[in-house]
Amino acid sequence: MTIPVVLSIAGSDSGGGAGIQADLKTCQELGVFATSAITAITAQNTVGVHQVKAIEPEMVYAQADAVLADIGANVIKTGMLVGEGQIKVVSQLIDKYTPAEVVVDPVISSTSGTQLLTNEGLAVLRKQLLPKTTLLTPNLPEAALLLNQKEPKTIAEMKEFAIQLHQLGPRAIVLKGGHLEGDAVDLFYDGREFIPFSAARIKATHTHGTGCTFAAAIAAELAKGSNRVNAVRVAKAFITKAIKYGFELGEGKGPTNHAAYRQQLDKE
Ligand SMILES: Nc1ncnc2c1ncn2[C@@H]1O[C@H](COP(=O)(O)OP(=O)(O)O)[C@@H](O)[C@H]1O
Ligand SMILES: Cc1ncc(COP(=O)(O)O)c(N)n1
Repeated sequence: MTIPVVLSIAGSDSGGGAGIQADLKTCQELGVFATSAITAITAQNTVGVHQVKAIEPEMVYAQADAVLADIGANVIKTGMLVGEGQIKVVSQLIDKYTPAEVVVDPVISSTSGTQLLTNEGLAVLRKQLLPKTTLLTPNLPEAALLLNQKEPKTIAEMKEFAIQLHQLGPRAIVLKGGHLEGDAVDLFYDGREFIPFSAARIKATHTHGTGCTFAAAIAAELAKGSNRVNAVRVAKAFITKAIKYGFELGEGKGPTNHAAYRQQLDKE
């Protein structure tokens, strides 16, 4: 039996809702096999990040090289990358294995406010990784940091941001509007057309890992052969259900429900 494969290069979230843990669950839910290269071990829970231990760039390379040489991957997806060295090895791995799609979720800080990528890392990400990215999935604060500008407040400003992000090299962008007021509108742009993906805003506290889960769902759909627009469409439905049926776990922002989309909970 064959199965599409996503390699996730990301950090471990001991809380189980974001990072590698979110990626593995999301891929499993969507019928895709996921392998992983861990970039950092974080001690975190629903309230915050207690400690971060970065993995040496050589070890990140070794994990990815081992699975890519043997198992291969239809898609490489990156999440938390800690610094320059890690970004450089990811860039080398992309050159060596030339995956069809490279989904980059530029994790710069956690929802709880801890900065997860160094400033030097941000510069190398912009220069080395974005030109090799086929789909970039920043939230509004991340996009603002990448462009060194103030966060957009309207859809018109989001369009302007998407154009500027596209000029940094990625083939396509999904600018996530989860942090705006009103409906949760994400804007897709590939240099040709803007496609908004909108969902009614859910009054939810349990949003830990939404960004990771959304990007992983896009990666999984791309691995199955969907085009970028359809992959984003499915991912939007997946994350909306995951947020709607999020778990009341912990004292802070609980994890989303990765099984809600498959279980079709709305139809009960
Ligand atoms: N309260 C909400 N209701 C519905 N969708 C949401 C909500 N919050 C975030 N989303 C969606 O979840 C996905 C992740 O977005 P966002 O929260 O902006 O990312 P991040 O976790 O990287 O900050 C996007 O599709 C966004 O529109
Ligand atoms: C290891 C790791 N990676 C990424 C995030 C971002 O999570 P979110 O999707 O909530 O912004 C996180 N909190 N921890």
